[in-house]
Amino acid sequence: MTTFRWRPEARAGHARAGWLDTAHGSVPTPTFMPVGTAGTVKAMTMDSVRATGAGIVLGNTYHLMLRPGAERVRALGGLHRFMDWPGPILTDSGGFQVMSLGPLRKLDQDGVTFRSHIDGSRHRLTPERSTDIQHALDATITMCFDECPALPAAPDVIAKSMRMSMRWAERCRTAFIQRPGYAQYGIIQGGTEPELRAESVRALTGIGFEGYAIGGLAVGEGQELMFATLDATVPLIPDASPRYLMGVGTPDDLLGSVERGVDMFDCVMPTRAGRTARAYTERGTLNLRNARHATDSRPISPHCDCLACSRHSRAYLHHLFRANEILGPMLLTWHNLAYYQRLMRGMRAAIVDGAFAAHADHLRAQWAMDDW
Ligand SMILES: CNc1nc2cc3c(=O)[nH]c(N)nc3c(CCO)c2[nH]1
Ligand SMILES: [Zn+2]
Repeated sequence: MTTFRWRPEARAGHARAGWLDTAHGSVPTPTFMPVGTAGTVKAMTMDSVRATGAGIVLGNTYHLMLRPGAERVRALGGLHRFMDWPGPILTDSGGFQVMSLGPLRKLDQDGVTFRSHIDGSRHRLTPERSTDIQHALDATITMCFDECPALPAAPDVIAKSMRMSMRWAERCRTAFIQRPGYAQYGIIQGGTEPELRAESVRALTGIGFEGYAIGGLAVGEGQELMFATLDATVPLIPDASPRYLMGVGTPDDLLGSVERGVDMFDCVMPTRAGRTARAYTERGTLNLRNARHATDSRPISPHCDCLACSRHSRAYLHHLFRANEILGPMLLTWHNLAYYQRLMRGMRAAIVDGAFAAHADHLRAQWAMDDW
């Protein structure tokens, strides 16, 4: 019987390398979670997701409750069976997606009423309903139902929103059904206000969760304010608890956040970029629609073992995107996710080898050389 926990392996300043033990297997941290919003990592098969080195994927309550419906997924054996992903799955709670996706939404102290962006039908999410839906999906890691306020916002607006999310966290914890190897994460809010962030950490650790997410960021505040908020918040999270920074980020964001003690990440950038011809590489990004790639026989990256880099040229990818061929997004999504996983593995190895500071300098120097 597995106990859900984060096990430390090595440290470099605030940065940490370890293992996340779950009911659906152990995952090395720091880890990047490909976003599988509607039960699929867009343009990927689960075998290709696994081939990139991903250990844990993210699903969304909001999308899956609207289509195909949480009860249908439960009846079909849960999300692991439905999408044939045997590894751990973290599901977001729906609050963020409602605020950013659902038109005509109405927020009150008890939850959110909204219309589906698919067919306009009316739906309601509360802390209890969100937790129940994630249980129906059989999520390995369940996220608390919260509100992620748009930034910038006045401190009193941030405070009111955070305190409502803390009341919702209490209700989520009550609704959560504990199972060996499963977890529920509290989501720290408080905008970019250090005192409000500290109040939120106190509230959540007072309730007690298996892990803690830093929410309310990557909403336009910029990297400097995001890092300053991490500096003020991460050290307050119990050392033994896994830390998850929601919605982040670029490779440079990931490096700076691992440096500050974050263990888990999710972001749509590598998959969204894969569909829009933007390739992530060790030396910055490439726009493969650009004519300069039309006759370039080199792979996207010489350091990459993905299907695009092992079998094809930049010229071929350029052609596929110019011709609007489906294979373009498939190959480039695979490459971008492989790059993100290689980046995480490289940072983890450097922490374990006691060479993290030098590795960070090397990464930053490479990214600055966008000459290929
Ligand atoms: C892209 N930036 C971003 N910031 C986020 C912030 C939050 C947040 O505060 N709460 C919840 N539940 N989810 C969030 C998500 C979705 C994660 O993919 C975010 N995504
Ligand atoms: Zn590649």
